[in-house]
Amino acid sequence: MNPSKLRSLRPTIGAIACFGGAAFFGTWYRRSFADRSTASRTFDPDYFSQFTLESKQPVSSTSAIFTLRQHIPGKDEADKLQAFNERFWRTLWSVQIKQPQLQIGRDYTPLPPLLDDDGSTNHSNSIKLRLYVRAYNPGEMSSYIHRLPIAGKLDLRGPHNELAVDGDIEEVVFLAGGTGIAPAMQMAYALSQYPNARMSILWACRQREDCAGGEGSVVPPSKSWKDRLSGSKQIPVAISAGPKSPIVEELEGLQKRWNDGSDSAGGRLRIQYFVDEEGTFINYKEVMTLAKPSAPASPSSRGKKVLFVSGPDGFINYWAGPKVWRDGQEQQGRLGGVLARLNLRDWTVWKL
Ligand SMILES: Cc1cc2nc3c(=O)[nH]c(=O)nc-3n(C[C@H](O)[C@H](O)[C@H](O)COP(=O)(O)OP(=O)(O)OC[C@H]3O[C@@H](n4cnc5c(N)ncnc54)[C@H](O)[C@@H]3O)c2cc1C
Repeated sequence: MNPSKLRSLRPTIGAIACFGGAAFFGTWYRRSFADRSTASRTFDPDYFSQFTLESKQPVSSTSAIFTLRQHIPGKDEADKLQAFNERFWRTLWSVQIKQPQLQIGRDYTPLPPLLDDDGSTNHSNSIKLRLYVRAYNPGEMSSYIHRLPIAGKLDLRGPHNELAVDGDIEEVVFLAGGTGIAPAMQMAYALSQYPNARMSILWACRQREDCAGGEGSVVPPSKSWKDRLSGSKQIPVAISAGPKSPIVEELEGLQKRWNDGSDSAGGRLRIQYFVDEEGTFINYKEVMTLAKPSAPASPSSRGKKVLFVSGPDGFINYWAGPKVWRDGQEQQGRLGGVLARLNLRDWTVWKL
């Protein structure tokens, strides 16, 4: 199939309009990697190249981390690709996977390298990618990926949707629903290199199994919807021992990465977990507390403050209103949902 035909199935982030009055991110640089001087089609946004499924690590009954690898013949070429790949981790990015029988494409967000990993590859002649994928039933692509045997092949292309993460970002609040945690992890990884940055992740899971062992959750003593939404009677608790979700372990690894580089690191990366089946939900008061408007002209508040919303459509719609399709491309649309009713002032909202 013509690659451009498949491309139309995904939004082109380069054309997304910034809203809320502030074009705060200097650059979308979809083409910033164009200086790559390799003939290889690995990491070419326009062409698919083949990766092999190396391992599948279950996270919950419906989700798993898939490790993909592509061997690169020739050390020089592999080194070039590796350097190229390292630049991605200063951005938010995704790849598109093709389902060969149905000729459909879907986007997935690579997880950042693990703390003890040596970047995104641990062989000098290969590139490694890890994806956190939930299987939907019916779900054409996600069930195809989950059915793939070890050593099976996947065609993917990218990077897509790059968003530069630079030192101008002072504070991030990230509302993540389900697998929407993957871009939050990319952001945490990229932002950790800036000593003045702070980030709070609020991760909403449908079931505890996805975020088993995650501390800093809340339990509601009251079953009333009013209390749940206002959060007025929720009490922070530490979730007791038991096997930890691999994603929780990776989030804790990211916290360590932040802590290593800074004196005051204790609270620079905060993570809270919310679980539908336990009746705990992210509430607007929590968000307002984290996304406090700063005093006007305060010298300490010159950096960008960004509130990201990432997850299934329903989650994004509830918090920030729907993204819109215009001229064949997905765009941010106006700010709606709960966040439109809060006085966020100098915060910019970004839907992923
Ligand atoms: C930029 C970007 C990055 C993404 N990154 C990831 C990622 O890292 N991991 C990941 O698992 N997914 C990710 N997604 C979602 C992914 O692209 C697919 O949409 C998802 O895997 C479902 O595709 P499918 O073909 O299996 O389902 P489809 O065949 O398209 O849909 C089947 C059914 O599942 C429902 N469904 C589809 N997606 C969802 C959802 N998210 N929540 C609830 N119901 C749903 C549909 O409404 C439909 O009823 C990302 C999407 C985008 C746009």
